[in-house]
Parts: sequence; structure tokens; C-alpha cells
Amino acid sequence: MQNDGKYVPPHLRNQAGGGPSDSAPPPHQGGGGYNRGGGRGGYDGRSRGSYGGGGRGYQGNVSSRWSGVQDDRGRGSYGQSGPQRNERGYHGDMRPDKRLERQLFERDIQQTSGINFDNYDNIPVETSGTDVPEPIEVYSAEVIGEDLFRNVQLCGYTKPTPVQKWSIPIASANRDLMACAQTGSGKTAGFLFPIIITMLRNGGSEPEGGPRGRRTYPECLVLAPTRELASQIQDEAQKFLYCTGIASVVVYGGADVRDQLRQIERGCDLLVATPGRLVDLIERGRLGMENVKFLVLDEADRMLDMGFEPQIRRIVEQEGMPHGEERQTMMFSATFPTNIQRLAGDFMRDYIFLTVGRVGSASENVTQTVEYVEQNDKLDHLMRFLLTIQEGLILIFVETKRNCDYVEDILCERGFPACSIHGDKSQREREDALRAFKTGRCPVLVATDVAARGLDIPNVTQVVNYDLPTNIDDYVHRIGRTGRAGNTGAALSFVNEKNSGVARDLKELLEENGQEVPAWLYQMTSYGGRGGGGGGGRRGGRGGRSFGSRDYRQQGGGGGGGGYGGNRGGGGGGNGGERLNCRVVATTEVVEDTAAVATVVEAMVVDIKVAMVEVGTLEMVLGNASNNECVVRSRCHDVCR
Ligand SMILES: Nc1ncnc2c1ncn2[C@@H]1O[C@H](COP(=O)(O)OP(=O)(O)OP(=O)(O)O)[C@@H](O)[C@H]1O
Repeated sequence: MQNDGKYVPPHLRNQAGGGPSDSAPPPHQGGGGYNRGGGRGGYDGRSRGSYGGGGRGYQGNVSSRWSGVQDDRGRGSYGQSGPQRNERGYHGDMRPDKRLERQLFERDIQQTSGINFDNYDNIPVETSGTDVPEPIEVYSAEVIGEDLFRNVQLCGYTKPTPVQKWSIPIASANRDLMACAQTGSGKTAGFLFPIIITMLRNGGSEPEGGPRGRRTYPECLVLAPTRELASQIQDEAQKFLYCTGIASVVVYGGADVRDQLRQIERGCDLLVATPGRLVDLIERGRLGMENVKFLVLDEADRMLDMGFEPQIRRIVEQEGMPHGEERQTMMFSATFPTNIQRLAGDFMRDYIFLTVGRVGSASENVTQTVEYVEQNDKLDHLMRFLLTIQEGLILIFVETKRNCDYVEDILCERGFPACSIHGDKSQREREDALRAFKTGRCPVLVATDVAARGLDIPNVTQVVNYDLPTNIDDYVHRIGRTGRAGNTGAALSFVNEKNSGVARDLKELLEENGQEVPAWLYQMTSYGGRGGGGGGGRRGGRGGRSFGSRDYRQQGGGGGGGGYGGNRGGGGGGNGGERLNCRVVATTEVVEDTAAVATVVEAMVVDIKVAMVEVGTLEMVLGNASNNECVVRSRCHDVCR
């Protein structure tokens, strides 16, 4: 896949020269930020051996050898106890920089709001929780502060989206928040804006007891499930933080850790991270959680669902992160199954639950079509379909990494300029493929679910579910890669008998969005097969379309969210104790961690309102896994009678 370190799509791999040149910078330069001032991309003498208690510091000591390097004084430099703070108490740059400004806010690489942007205002908003603050209606210097307002204008935002209207006053009032809003409706700004407003209002400060060793102490931590999403949040944060003096850094796995350490050492007020790499840096003694005043879990349901719970619990509960009033916690997603709400509730205090539209509903800006296609016909069908798409970027989702490579190869062989992204690719390959896609050099991207969440790529006009996902929430996120910021988009899904597990939820979702439901899909969902007429789909378990039941605390079984996870007993209220003889319906990998699966299955059983499954039952099921009678994947998709 690599050629001199550059990504070459398969259809160009055997050609002389190895494919198109690729001179654009990587989407993210090692976690660096504009607010890093000098030293971007080059050797930064100041960050070597000068940090911490050593006290030497290279402040003001730039010799002629480094005269070409931009000075960094506007954002503080290294001294006795690490990077200096600026007048606001943070570590970022406050000086305007026209070149950087152009780079950050360049319109032609940004998502511009589309014709349906104003329709967001028609989506019903519901809040639950005590003393909910009133929403804001406009962006102005009075409402969000001068600095942020300037940056909002530079972004071209003329008014807040519904999730922003509510999240800004709620979070600015120091309230915890669990927010659920459609894909592409501006949740990132929804959590970053109130944090920036509050950070600028309060000013930065040292952790209680002062800094220790070589640790850096961010005041805000944003956790995200994938590298690409973390990197994208950082890009957004950099725009919103321009000239505010707040420094943001991103860290994620697969990228050079030394580079990330250098970035952190130069000062980090707002940290965006994937859980694994963050734990690594905490273990190395380079990051401390003691000063975290704002914690955000973006795509919270995905992170917990993906098995990041142990890392997240460690980060939040065992690394000195402040509790209670000392910390504000927010969680955002377009989907929030009840079981995950329950789990997430453990990290929050007296939180407000905000829903824009129904929890888990798809964006109304996406036209959804489903076609019955037999497994063996998919490739031909796909290629015929691609020929009908004349413009825009096309994102194709497949279920497995192997299939991802395979579909990419075949498409390229047949002359479609395609690239691919999945979890087995190197970070470099992932970045290169995304860049080739974004720039339109490869307008077809084949992806696994690694690209399903959060990615905001302008001009994606078509999503294809070559393989349908096994649960409807993943479907909602996947098709949400198009139809963003009020733009319209289209999603086509290939469906056959293999997808009977999700067919019923799909049918309901199509109906809810006023999309055409073909007769064969009605038929498919009318037999008693699993996930079909048998009931027990996750969707029904979340309370269907009933508005009031979205916040699990209102479903009678919540009990305030205490004691899930480490304490399984807390989970089962309201189910009447009916015993479930369950079978875990599963997919690819055999899972070794039976306890973790038990947690997920138990939560799902609670979710579909039947009963608590006993761990013993589950172990028995898992015991059969080795006989291939039942293969379990770490994300259990369905539990049925
Ligand atoms: N107030 C606004 N006005 C115009 N555009 C906006 C506004 N808020 C956000 N956007 C743009 O809308 C796009 C989608 O925003 P964002 O990625 O935050 O959506 P999201 O709700 O987090 O989606 P997902 O659920 O897929 O993660 C981005 O390009 C963002 O810049």
C-alpha cells in the first residue's frame, strides 16, 4: 500500500511514478495547533530538557542559528515550572496571524450550511432534569463573548443550531449535560462553545497543590472514540480558540508519541484524546487529570459500546480527576440507547437530558433508499449504481476489514478511483486515504465503521451501505456522513436475508422519516424470525417514538443512575424479574473477556425490558463459543428469546 510513504490507490499502484503526487500537508500535523506559535513543523529547541523543575529554560535565548524560527513569546515560554501562562492564565497565542487565519477559516474546504439549515428550528426539542436554563436565540458578543463571537463569524455561522441554543446556556451554567441531536447538526460546537465561554470567563489556573514532575494538566478533556474524530474535533477547536490564548492539543494512538509529548509540554489547556493513548500518557507521568474542570465524552455511546469503559472509568475515577461540583461533564451523540445512558449516568451529577428530535432518529436531510440485493450480486450492483452518480463524494460502508480491501481493489481494477479506510491500516494510510477522499482525488471511499461516527467531510453526497450494519444506531451514524449542516444527501442500502436482525428497526426508521418502504421489507419483518416479528429489537426497547421515555431516568427503572458496571445490581429496575433464557446473537470475533460481555448483554437485556440475564447463563453460552455454536463479538448486537 505504501510507496515512498505515500498512499497509492490500487488502480495506480503498478504505474510508473506510483500515482499522483501528494503535496498537501497531512490533515493533522502531529497534534500541533496553530496556537503553538513558533516551532510548528520544525525542531523546537525549547521543548527539550527545559521543562519541569530543571529550571534552566531557553527563554529569550534564541541564537542566530534559529533566527528563522518564529518567536513564541506571545504564548509564554518555558521557565522554572513548565510553559508560562499568558495574561488569561492559559498557554495559547493571543496574537492575530493573518496567514493562519486564512488557513483555519478557508471556506472552500469547509462545510457550508445548506438549504435545509433553517429547518433545524422545526425539530422538537425536549429537556428533562431540574431548573433547565432558557435557550439562547442568537450569536452575539453579549451572548457568547467577543473572542468567540469573532471566531464564530469567521466560521460563517450566522445563528446557533437547536442543540447549540440549548447546550450553551445549560453548560455555561455549570450543569452536566447529556445531549442527543441528529447527525451533522452542530454538536461539536455545542460542547466546545460553552467550555470556551466558561474558560475565558474564569481564566486558567494551576491544579490544587501545584504541578508535579513533568506533568501537564489540561483543564478540559474531550474523549472521542476514533483517531479521525479526535483529529477533527481538534481542527474545530483550533478555529473556535483562535486568538483566545487557550491552547488545544490532540493525542491519539498510531501517531508518533514523541511529537505528541512535545506538543503537550508546550502547554495544553484543552486536550482532545482517544482513551487508549491518553491512558498511555498518564502512565508515562506526562499528563495529570487533577485540573480537569470540563469532561466531554463525544459519541459517548460508541465509546462505551466499543469496550472503552475500563479505560474511561480509570481516567475519570482513578487518576485524580475532580468530582462533583469541581468538574462539569457532558456527553453528546446522535444515539443514546438506554443501557448506555445508564452507564453514562455514573459519570454525571444531576444532569440535564437534552434531545433534539427523537433519540436515535436519522437526519431528515438524508433521502434513504433500500434495495434487495443478494450477497453475490452486490459488487455488480454497486458498480452499476456508481456509474449513475455524476458528482459528489461517495462513502461505501462494508462490515469487515477484509471486505473493505476487497471492494476497494475490485473498484480500482474496474477503473473507479477508490481508496479505503479501516482499523488495520497504518495511521499514515488512514490519513492519506481520508485526504485523497476529501480533496476529491479519490471520490469513492470504502470504509468500515471506523468512519461511521462524527466525520464531517464536505460534499459527501452519497452513502452506500454495501453491507448493512447489525444495529440501527450504526446505520443512523453511517448515513449521517451526508446531509450535514442543512445540506441534503442520499443513502442507499443493500439488504437481504442476512440482515433480518436489523430489518424491523430499519423499516421503522424509514417509516418515521417518511421514506419509501418496499413491500419486500414489510414481508421480511412480518415473519417471526429473529429481530423481525419476534420483537425485542433495540429500538422498541428504547421506548419507540414516545417522547417522554427518552431519558432513561423517566422510565421508572433508572433509580438515578447509580451503581452500574462495577455493581451490576444497580441495573435492573422496572423489569419485573422475568427470567430470560437468552441466546447471544453474534458476529465475528470470539470474545475472551466474558465479564465485559456479560455487562453488555445484561445492559441490553435491561434495555429490551425483559429481565436480567445471569452471568452463569451467559458463560454457558460463551462456553459453546469454542464449538462455534455461538460466536460472540465484543459488541453484542441482539439478544433474543
Ligand atoms: N451554527 C452553525 N451554523 C452553520 N454551520 C454550523 C453551525 N454549527 C455547526 N456547523 C457546521 O455543521 C457541520 C456539522 O457539525 P458537527 O460535525 O459538529 O455535527 P455533529 O452534530 O457533531 O454530527 P455527528 O453526529 O455526525 O458527529 C460542521 O461542518 C460545522 O462546522
